[in-house]
Amino acid sequence: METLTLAAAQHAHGTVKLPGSKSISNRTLLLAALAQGETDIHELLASDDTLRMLEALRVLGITLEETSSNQWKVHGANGQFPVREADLFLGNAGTAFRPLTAALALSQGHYQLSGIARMHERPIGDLVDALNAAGAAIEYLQNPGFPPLQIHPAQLDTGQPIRVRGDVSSQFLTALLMALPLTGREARIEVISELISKPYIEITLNLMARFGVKVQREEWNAFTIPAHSAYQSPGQIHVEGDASSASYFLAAGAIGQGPVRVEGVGRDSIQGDVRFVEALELMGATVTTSDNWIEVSAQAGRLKALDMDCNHIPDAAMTLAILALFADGPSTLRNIASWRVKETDRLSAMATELRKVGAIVEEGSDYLHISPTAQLIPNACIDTYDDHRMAMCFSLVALGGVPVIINDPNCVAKTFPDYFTRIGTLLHA
Ligand SMILES: O=C(O)C1=C[C@@H](OP(=O)(O)O)[C@@H](O)[C@H](O)C1
Ligand SMILES: C=C(OP(=O)(O)O)C(=O)O
Repeated sequence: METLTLAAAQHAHGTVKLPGSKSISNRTLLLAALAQGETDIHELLASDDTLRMLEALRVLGITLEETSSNQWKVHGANGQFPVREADLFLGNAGTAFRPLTAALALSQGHYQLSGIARMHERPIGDLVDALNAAGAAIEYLQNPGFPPLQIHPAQLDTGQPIRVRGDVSSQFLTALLMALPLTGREARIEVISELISKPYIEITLNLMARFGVKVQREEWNAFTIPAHSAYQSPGQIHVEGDASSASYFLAAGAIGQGPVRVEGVGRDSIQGDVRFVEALELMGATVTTSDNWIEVSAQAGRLKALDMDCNHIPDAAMTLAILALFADGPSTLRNIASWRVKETDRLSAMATELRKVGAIVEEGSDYLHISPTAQLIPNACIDTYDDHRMAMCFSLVALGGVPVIINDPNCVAKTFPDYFTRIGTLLHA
């Protein structure tokens, strides 16, 4: 197995231009493919998750051209995928798998959707139940409730509300929202349990509106797609820098005094993970924002301990678990049960690896309680569980003045292939 050793560091400062947002990139690709007209997408993320979506759309008959670096022209198919029979491999990209399941269930074709072994352990039952109850014909090829899936042609009945659970993943609601305009009829979605990861729904609604579909909503409980809705290309879309990827650099600024600036995302971002900086402020860091950058600095010395409900920032919250190592007392991250069904069981993985660097960790069913150690253990060998965020998070341990070894560092390719080169430019002895 490949490993990467990061040298001990004391300070972090510098500027990083962020890669494009994964959540915005994959939504924009799908909406552009379903729209009428051509869309030029600027600053699309180049990573495994977006490659899976690009390849799937190509197999489905969509014409996509890379017109210059990270800039793509998508020729929209006006609501109908040209190819009616296909076998799609979607890796471990939730933002490809869930929305494509819903869109293809309404596409009158025969489609098989599969992913890597871990994707076949990630739940999709709530989405399939919602679609099949409305008339879709989706079948499980292995275990009920999980990919891989076989989709058959079917007509959806939108005369009744479509009811979906929202307490396992918000991506199921996102998938229904993005797909239902394909019916051309009014459709009402009702969320029948507490919705998690709410800010991701704002990203979905915002991008649908840019493609001409305005959803009426009743808070987080019900969403109505008007009759005759259809996606129209806005011509150009600029993808913001990824706010979850920003969290590692901003955390480095807080641990290693900074200033660290990330460019490509700012105070008007549509991504919920920009609210990660609120946690940094609570921990004592200083945050400055403009419309296109965020900068963090901090005094030397320990950060303040944190006790926070992290449900609104499930991805960036992993970075808070590392910041807890540098706090002046125990920190608690709450309401993060969804971590268990992501790239790995992140609650268990995070607890195990934090203990390797000396922290005392209590792993609850939906929380982590992390007591820092006065001195981090040098040369800890960190397992990354094929989880890009585990690898990126634990690189920050080097700022405790200890070398750290990251196993299988290339797993960052899911969302940030050159992460280690970029973080390397910020870390200083
Ligand atoms: O819709 C999205 O773009 C995402 C939603 C979140 O998932 P959950 O809704 O499953 O928490 C997040 O963790 C994921 O990385 C991206
Ligand atoms: C949970 C994540 O990914 P996915 O989009 O595959 O759900 C993530 O990127 O942290």
